[in-house]
Amino acid sequence: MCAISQEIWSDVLAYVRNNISEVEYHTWFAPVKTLGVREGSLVLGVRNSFAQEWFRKHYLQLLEDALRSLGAENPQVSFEVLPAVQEAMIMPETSAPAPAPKVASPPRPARSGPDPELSKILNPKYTFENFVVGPNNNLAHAAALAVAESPGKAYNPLFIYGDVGLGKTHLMHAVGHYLAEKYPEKRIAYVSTESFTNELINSIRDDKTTQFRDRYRSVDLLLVDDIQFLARKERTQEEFFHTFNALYENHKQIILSSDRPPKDIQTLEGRLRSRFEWGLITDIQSPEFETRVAILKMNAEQANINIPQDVLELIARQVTTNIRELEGALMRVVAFSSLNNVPFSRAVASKALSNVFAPQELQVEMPEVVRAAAQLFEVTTEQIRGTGRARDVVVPRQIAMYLIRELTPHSLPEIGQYFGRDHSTVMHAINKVSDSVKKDEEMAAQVSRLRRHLEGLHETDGEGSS
Ligand SMILES: Nc1ncnc2c1ncn2[C@@H]1O[C@H](COP(=O)(O)OP(=O)(O)OP(=O)(O)O)[C@@H](O)[C@H]1O
Repeated sequence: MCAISQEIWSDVLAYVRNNISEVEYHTWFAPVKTLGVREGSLVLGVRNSFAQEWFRKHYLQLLEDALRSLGAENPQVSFEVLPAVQEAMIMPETSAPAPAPKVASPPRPARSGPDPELSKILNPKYTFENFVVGPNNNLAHAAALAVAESPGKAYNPLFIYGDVGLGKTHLMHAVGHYLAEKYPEKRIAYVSTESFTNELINSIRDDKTTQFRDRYRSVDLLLVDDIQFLARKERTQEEFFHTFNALYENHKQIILSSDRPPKDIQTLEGRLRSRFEWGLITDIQSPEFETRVAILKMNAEQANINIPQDVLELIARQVTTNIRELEGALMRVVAFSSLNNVPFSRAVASKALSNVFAPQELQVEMPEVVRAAAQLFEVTTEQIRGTGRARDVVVPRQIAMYLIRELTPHSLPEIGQYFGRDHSTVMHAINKVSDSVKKDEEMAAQVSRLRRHLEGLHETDGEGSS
């Protein structure tokens, strides 16, 4: 089963589930298997001809609505009866209670506890190999790696904070996977603060606080997500304080994530706050354009989907601040192209995203970029757009082309036309700058300064949709 069909099917199932009863869902939809998208039609495998008829009569409209919500303009669904053997094989897997995880919103593991099964609750996708390192997250990544290599010794606790959907959970799980692989005997617990609180409440109710304490105080690595939710929960704070101390004193590693630094978590007891500050506090910022493109590229490659670079760039320009949404946008484009049976292109991507994301509001124009580059490099705009080949005008010209490509929707031929050159010259300039910013710090700083300046000019418009 190809990854795209699986993704589409997951989204369709989520839609269906929201629109029918749980009983209906489990009776009819849980055993269905997606057989792929053929010529724009989603093909579903059902158990027998009775089910086939039932689906046609009762659920066709719902399924078409689901596909429409994913961008299909002329949604089509067909049903095929699965061969009996195949059915027997797929039943156990497809009758699982929840639909497959969505890229746009990966599920949190529901439970945790330091038993040998713990490593299984870590999302298998959240590894160091799958984490794209950029200027926005390199410190957090380096710290996580250091902790993974020397748990309990490098930084304890490691406190990672940042806005939603920027990879905090991913990094935590990556440490868990690394450790689980290197030291299979180590005990690892991942828990959200909400689950920790609920488990504590239940343990008090059931008179099982000793077991609760044993569970959390006997692990080698404790990963706690969304620790900001400890605010105003005095009893949980008290319990967590003791858990923390027990682990810390035994040199066990603790990693905490939060949407803000400890000093900004209101009503957090001073003694806990100070403990959170004992180790290393590191943040993750929103990814820059190039990091966003790299993340999209990795996701597309992993799903075995070949998407042109300029389409990835368009998506990266559209979603700027949340990687979960960035991944959701990519899947939307993939679903749209597959369901409408059209190849990937910038136009298709724009269309696929137009219902969900406001059009890119950062309306930088080509002359603005040229003006800004001219000002920074102390040359004239005419020189930048002219034919001179001296280095002091060639570099600003190439940087201007590069930033126009990044910040505006113009195509290579359009940019070429503006500079009186053909698109391959523009492509060469862009590749050159792209290479240079990786090797030459001064160049990287100049490009980044110009970008910030241009984005700043439009800040009141908002920087995109997310
Ligand atoms: N640097 C990265 N490289 C590749 N994928 C990333 C990166 N950062 C985040 N992601 C992906 O983005 C999605 C959201 O990440 P994650 O759930 O870790 O965010 P979070 O910061 O924990 O968000 P929240 O605050 O909502 O819990 C995941 O699918 C994750 O794999």
